[in-house]
Amino acid sequence: MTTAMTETRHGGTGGHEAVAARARKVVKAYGAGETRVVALDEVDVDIRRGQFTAIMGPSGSGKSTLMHCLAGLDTVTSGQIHLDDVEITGLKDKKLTQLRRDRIGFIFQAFNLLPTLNALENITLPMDIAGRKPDAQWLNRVVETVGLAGRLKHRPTELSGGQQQRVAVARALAARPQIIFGDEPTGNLDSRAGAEVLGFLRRSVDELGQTIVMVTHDPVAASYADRVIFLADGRIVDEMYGPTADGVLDRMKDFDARGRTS
Ligand SMILES: Nc1ncnc2c1ncn2[C@@H]1O[C@H](COP(=O)(O)OP(=O)(O)OP(=O)(O)O)[C@@H](O)[C@H]1O
Repeated sequence: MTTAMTETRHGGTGGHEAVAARARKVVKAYGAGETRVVALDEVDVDIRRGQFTAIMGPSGSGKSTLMHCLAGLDTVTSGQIHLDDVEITGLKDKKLTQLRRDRIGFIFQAFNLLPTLNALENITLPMDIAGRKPDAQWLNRVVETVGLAGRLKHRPTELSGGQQQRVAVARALAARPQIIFGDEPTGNLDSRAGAEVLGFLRRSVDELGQTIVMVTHDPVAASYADRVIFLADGRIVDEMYGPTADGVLDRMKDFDARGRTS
């Protein structure tokens, strides 16, 4: 089966069409006067459709702020953010909420599942709330992709941490969002469960054509991505395609060493 997402992914040859999210000269400052902190300092970035992008950098470098601004969870001080063809900077709250609901999936460190609902009910909850009917064929595919077929009637307490996060991944994928943002999605998992979840995120990019942006501290997690963006002091200072865990670790060590000598 060819999905709309995979068509776009393979059909795009660059330019506007292939970009799922775009930031231009984005500045985010908190506070004022002496206590002003510039969390993002004129950031330009294009997030390619059908790619898995990891955002890395030292603590306080602006990773979460960048993700929150790209996802319309936080406002920018100046600059523009586009999601697909829509400029979200300047959208009113109601429109922004609607756009987030319709176009964006989120996976957080805490799985945020409702304990009284079973796995399937948790997966379809956002669509139920939005009054949208899940596409049964797509839902089956998502459930298969994240390896939850035998667990759909289980409540979260009857699932391991890794399985719970797979439910959260399926919940994000089920509505076929244009882009999924993950903030340390494997931060609460042991390395084996983390590897499983990262493997499913990778598969959802390769097999379902999903676009994913993930903030992480972990070079192993970043190695599942197609591209790693490195932030330092609110600026993008480097990027790496086809990353390996060792390559990412070396790059992080470089930044640490430079940070200490500057
Ligand atoms: N609500 C806020 N009010 C004031 N300053 C903030 C706020 N949120 C973030 N900051 C500051 O902005 C900078 C970037 O923070 P951010 O959380 O984006 O960094 P990060 O790279 O995600 O860090 P970590 O890896 O520790 O989560 C930091 O200096 C932080 O202290």
